[in-house]
Amino acid sequence: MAHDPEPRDLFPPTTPGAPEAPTAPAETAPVLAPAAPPAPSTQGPAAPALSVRGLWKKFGEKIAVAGIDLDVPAGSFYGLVGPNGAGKTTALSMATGLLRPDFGTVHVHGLDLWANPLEGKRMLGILPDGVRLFDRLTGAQLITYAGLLRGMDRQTVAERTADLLEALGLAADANTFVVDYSAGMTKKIALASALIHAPSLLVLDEPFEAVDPVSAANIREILNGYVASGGTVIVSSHVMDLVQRMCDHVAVIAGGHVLAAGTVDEVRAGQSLEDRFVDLVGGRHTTEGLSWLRTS
Ligand SMILES: Nc1ncnc2c1ncn2[C@@H]1O[C@H](COP(=O)(O)OP(=O)(O)OP(=O)(O)O)[C@@H](O)[C@H]1O
Repeated sequence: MAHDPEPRDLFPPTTPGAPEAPTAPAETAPVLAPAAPPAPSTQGPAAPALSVRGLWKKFGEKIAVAGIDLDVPAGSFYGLVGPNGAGKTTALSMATGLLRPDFGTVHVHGLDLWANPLEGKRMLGILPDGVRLFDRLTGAQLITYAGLLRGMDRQTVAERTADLLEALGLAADANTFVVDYSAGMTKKIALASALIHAPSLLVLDEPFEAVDPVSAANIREILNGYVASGGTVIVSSHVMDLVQRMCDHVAVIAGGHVLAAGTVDEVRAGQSLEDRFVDLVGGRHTTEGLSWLRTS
């Protein structure tokens, strides 16, 4: 597939009045600019990109999410952090229409997602955790499939597929079956499939897991450009340093509850986010019980 000699915006805004995407410098990855969200009558100019109230989920006796309230401002880069088993994936799955909550509401740009799942999901790009893909397709076919599934025309899908493969460093493996991709390549092709329709809200569950540092920097640049042009990103991660540098807002979740939420500076309160996280969550253990593991 032919590429433009100069990088260009992956998804230039199509709606009048939508913010202009910044022009990418020559060597940088193309910028992703979201389409403006539709404007349901309930939506105000300041409606959060995502608003959840009283989210609950129980699996048998296990309470995975115990009444989470969260507002993600439109145009923010929002980090979700918490220890293993905190309820992040469960909360994000409910917030994106993948898992029905036992209780609670989810609004995407003012629209009740569970009452209007099709309309709501049009605004969402999702990278789920432990994503299962149609891995007997090639990388290019998988992204194309995601675009066509979203009702996009073939020409646009072809252009964006080429742009995404290039931006994510997968162009050379465009015709390799996804089943033969490494873990990091699989993560990137799943991310490309989440981006193809230029959603207004991106929800990414651990997008940097298994991704090499150069690819991670490229992805961060794409996401920064996307946010700068009006999109909203929610990203879950275990890497506190990354969240502190990359995000402007953060929520700390543990035991199915939100322990702290706000701007990164508010939440970290003068400490590093990592130290604040350990203070909030606790759970540091000594390793005395593992004396048998020591070799000398
Ligand atoms: N389908 C399920 N059936 C039973 N229990 C589940 C299910 N999904 C999640 N859980 C439980 O719910 C709790 C929250 O899990 P969840 O995957 O949401 O945590 P997480 O914060 O994403 O964890 P991690 O950081 O390790 O990915 C855990 O105790 C988990 O065992």
